[in-house]
Amino acid sequence: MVKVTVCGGAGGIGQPLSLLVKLNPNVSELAIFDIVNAKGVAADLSHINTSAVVTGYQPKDKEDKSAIEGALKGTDIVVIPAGVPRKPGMTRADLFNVNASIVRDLAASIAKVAPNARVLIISNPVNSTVPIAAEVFKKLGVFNPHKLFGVTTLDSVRAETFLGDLLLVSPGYVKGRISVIGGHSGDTIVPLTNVVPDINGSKLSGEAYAKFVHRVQFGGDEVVQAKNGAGSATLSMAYAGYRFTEHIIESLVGNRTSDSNRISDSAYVYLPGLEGGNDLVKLHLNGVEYFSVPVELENGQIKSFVDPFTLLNITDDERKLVDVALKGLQSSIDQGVNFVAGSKL
Ligand SMILES: NC(=O)C1=CN([C@@H]2O[C@H](COP(=O)(O)OP(=O)(O)OC[C@H]3O[C@@H](n4cnc5c(N)ncnc54)[C@H](O)[C@@H]3O)[C@@H](O)[C@H]2O)C=CC1
Ligand SMILES: O=C([O-])CC(=O)C(=O)O
Repeated sequence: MVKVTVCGGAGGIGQPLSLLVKLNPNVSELAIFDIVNAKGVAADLSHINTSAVVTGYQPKDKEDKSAIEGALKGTDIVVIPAGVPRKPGMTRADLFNVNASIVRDLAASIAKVAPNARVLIISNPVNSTVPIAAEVFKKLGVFNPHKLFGVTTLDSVRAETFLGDLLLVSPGYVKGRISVIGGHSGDTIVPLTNVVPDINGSKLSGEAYAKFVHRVQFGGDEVVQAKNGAGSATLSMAYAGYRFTEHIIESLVGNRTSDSNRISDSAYVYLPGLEGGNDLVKLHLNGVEYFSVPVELENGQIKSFVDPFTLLNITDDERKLVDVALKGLQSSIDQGVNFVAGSKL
């Protein structure tokens, strides 16, 4: 049985994500941490007749660390959808000013109270917030790259849905048969469509392929525009965030139910800390150290990753997309690293 803590658990993503976690029979405690309404959301969820005990933690003021420390105490998994979402006209990078310090401070508390927890970061810009958490953990001497994940599952979920639409097959059939690699913003997102021969991207015409790639890369904008100022994807993100959290829980408790023929979901990770990661960085990623790749899990941590360049039949078109992605990623990573270097922890 595991304890899961959701930081930002009263938000647009946090609430439905926490609902899904509450339904998981392997969860013994679900801790909701938020700066608003944490106790209300916890009380509400606690009436659901599943075994997870739900607790709510809300700080009295900015200085009060007892709430976050209570929420993190003894936790196995921390999921972080805390921070502000986009409005129309903004990029994810525009969220850096607010969300960077939120993720930094949460990471510092995790380092102190739950240094062995698996940490799943949803807060944007993911391309920078994951390096921020990693740098905090490094500075505080607790960094384990096998346990830090930028959640990019929504890109896979979108790719499955949109490719299913185009190929006239159910999205369930596409699930786990394509991969999305790279980062989590616009042209840093790289869908790979040719992983299995029976759903070959080359079946799409050039124009259909270009539209598919664009839709996966900019799917987040569709939702931001449709919500028209009321935020970004929350429900599809809660589903995607839970899908990844569930994999972690399954691998922790040792009853993986997922189809082993499927390619694992990707996560945005620090490659030099993983076996074979340095080679990937040098040979294929022009020195970029954070990249989303499919990850194999064991005991809630990364056992290995799937090298897309040798195992996933990358086409020339996809290689070009990777080159574009790498340019955008490096500056976002640098921004995160420099932010922590200039921060007092
Ligand atoms: N990784 C991904 O694929 C996706 C990431 N996101 C990102 O997730 C984040 C959250 O989005 P929403 O839930 O829609 O926003 P929201 O505004 O509805 O919820 C955010 C919650 O975080 C809380 N919060 C703010 N500061 C906090 C702190 N210091 N500690 C704990 N909680 C804090 C707020 O009180 C609020 O309840 C945004 O940054 C958004 O861009 C959104 C969709 C997809
Ligand atoms: O677009 C946004 O700002 C939220 C997000 O990351 C997504 O929906 O993929």
